[in-house]
Amino acid sequence: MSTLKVENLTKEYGDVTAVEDVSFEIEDEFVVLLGESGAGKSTLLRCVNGLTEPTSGGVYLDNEPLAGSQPEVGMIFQQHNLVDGVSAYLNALNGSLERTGLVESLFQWQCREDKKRALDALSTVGLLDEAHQRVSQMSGGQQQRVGIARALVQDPELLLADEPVASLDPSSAETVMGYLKKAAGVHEVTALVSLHQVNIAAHFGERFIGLRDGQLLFDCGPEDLTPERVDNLYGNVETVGLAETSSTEPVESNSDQSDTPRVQG
Ligand SMILES: Nc1ncnc2c1ncn2[C@@H]1O[C@H](COP(=O)(O)OP(=O)(O)OP(=O)(O)O)[C@@H](O)[C@H]1O
Repeated sequence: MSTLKVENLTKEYGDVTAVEDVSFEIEDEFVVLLGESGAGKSTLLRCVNGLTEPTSGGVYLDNEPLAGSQPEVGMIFQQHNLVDGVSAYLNALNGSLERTGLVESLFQWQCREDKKRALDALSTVGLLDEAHQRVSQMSGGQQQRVGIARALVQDPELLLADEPVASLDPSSAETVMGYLKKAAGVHEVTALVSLHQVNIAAHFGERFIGLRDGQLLFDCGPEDLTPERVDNLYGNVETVGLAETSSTEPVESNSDQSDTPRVQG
């Protein structure tokens, strides 16, 4: 597994300071980035994956500076950014584009290893039987699982996800988060996932980084994600049940797919 180090990261857009002097280091963990809309979560993730250049500070993967888009960093978006008209398999295989190049990908010249990786990744997210189904015929949750598979095919060392379940109903969101956590574990990648649903975050996160107005408000483990802390982050949101959902009981969900993984929260 790899170590992500964010050091004194600041990003300004004109007069707006979206991220202000944020530092943390994560390794071998499934970390959830929490914060209300506008707190700076997307900007932070975009600075880590090279889509946005920081105003100051740095981002390092295993002590090497991360600048620009890097194949070592896989990204999962809220909108899955899939190619609708083709199969789940071909969408997953497209993840190898970062490493093999556009021409090879367009003509499906990827090597056997990539093709096996695509099938393995679809298996990890429980979609092997649907490999040849067009993504346009899949549910939103299944499409997001294809997005996870595509990120895995890139063979990243670090997995980033920006609100990956924001557009899903609560049950599908839990299912997709289960597969995302399983994928990070099976592929042994460090993961940084932004979420706004506190209860889902509490169930799946191993560590929590709270951002408010671009500043790091807390960086804590599950035992310290108290309702007070969350209220401080969001301002008296409904946190009833927070303690219960951060238990080690697995989530069961039937709405998205029958082969939901049993994930330890
Ligand atoms: N390209 C940009 N140009 C100018 N301001 C921006 C830009 N991107 C983000 N901002 C501002 O930076 C701040 C942080 O935005 P950001 O999108 O990172 O927050 P967020 O926590 O991800 O919120 P959301 O979940 O609503 O996307 C906001 O005030 C936003 O308006």
